Amino acid sequence: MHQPLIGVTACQRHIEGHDSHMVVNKYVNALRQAAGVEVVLLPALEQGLAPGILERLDGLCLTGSYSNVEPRHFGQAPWPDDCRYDVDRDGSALSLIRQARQLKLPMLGICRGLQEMNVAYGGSLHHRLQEQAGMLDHREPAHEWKDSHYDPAHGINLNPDGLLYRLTQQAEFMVNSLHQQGINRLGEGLIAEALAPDGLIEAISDPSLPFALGVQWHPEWQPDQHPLYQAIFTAFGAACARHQSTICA
Ligand SMILES: N[C@@H](CCC(=O)NCCCC(=O)O)C(=O)O
Repeated sequence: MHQPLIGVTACQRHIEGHDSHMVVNKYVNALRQAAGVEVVLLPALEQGLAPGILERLDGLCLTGSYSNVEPRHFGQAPWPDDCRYDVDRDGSALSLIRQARQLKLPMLGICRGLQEMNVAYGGSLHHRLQEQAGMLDHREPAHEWKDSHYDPAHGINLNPDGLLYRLTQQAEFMVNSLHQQGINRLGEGLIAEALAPDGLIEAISDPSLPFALGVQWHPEWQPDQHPLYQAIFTAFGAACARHQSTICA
């Protein structure tokens, strides 16, 4: 049997004078090397992708992105500042999550991907966490050196009844942090898998599905050096392989 084939969400970017669909290499590398799956890019289309695509795949990965989910998707007015949006990414991601739920397709959301999952489940997001009373500054360090942006930034406590604790048998971890939006109202049917020291929900899952996990941090960054990050990709790859075997049975 072939490796499981999973769809990874693209973002819209203007590259070398052309509007482009793109994904950062580290997501593809971690999925292929740490999860053991093959990857196809799912274009970012505001109207969403046609039904029938996810039926041909064994999993869905929703990547991070510097752009932000438009607040209209959770019933709020546009943010007051010149926030960076990606309407095509929003359209694709939210429709893919809804389709994946119906298909019970394994789903892994990373950073923006967690936020999209929460919104697709009817939840809402904080904007500019660093301006919320009592919240940590969850943004990456201001300096330019990219690699250090993914250094461990804060601790998380795992839900002892959650998937991540079952996978790791460890209650606390340090994770990286590169975001300024975060979960406000938790979506219907999701559970909190991990909390930051300020109480922010840092990971979610839908226990009614075979595998539906969202994490606010970036496990695709050097998973071979972080047991928690590796455990996430190992479990996602295994869930995609199980899905593939049920579909091919
Ligand atoms: N824009 C949102 C989500 C942040 C996010 O996904 N960051 C990713 C950084 C680039 C990468 O590593 O892919 C927010 O600010 O909360």
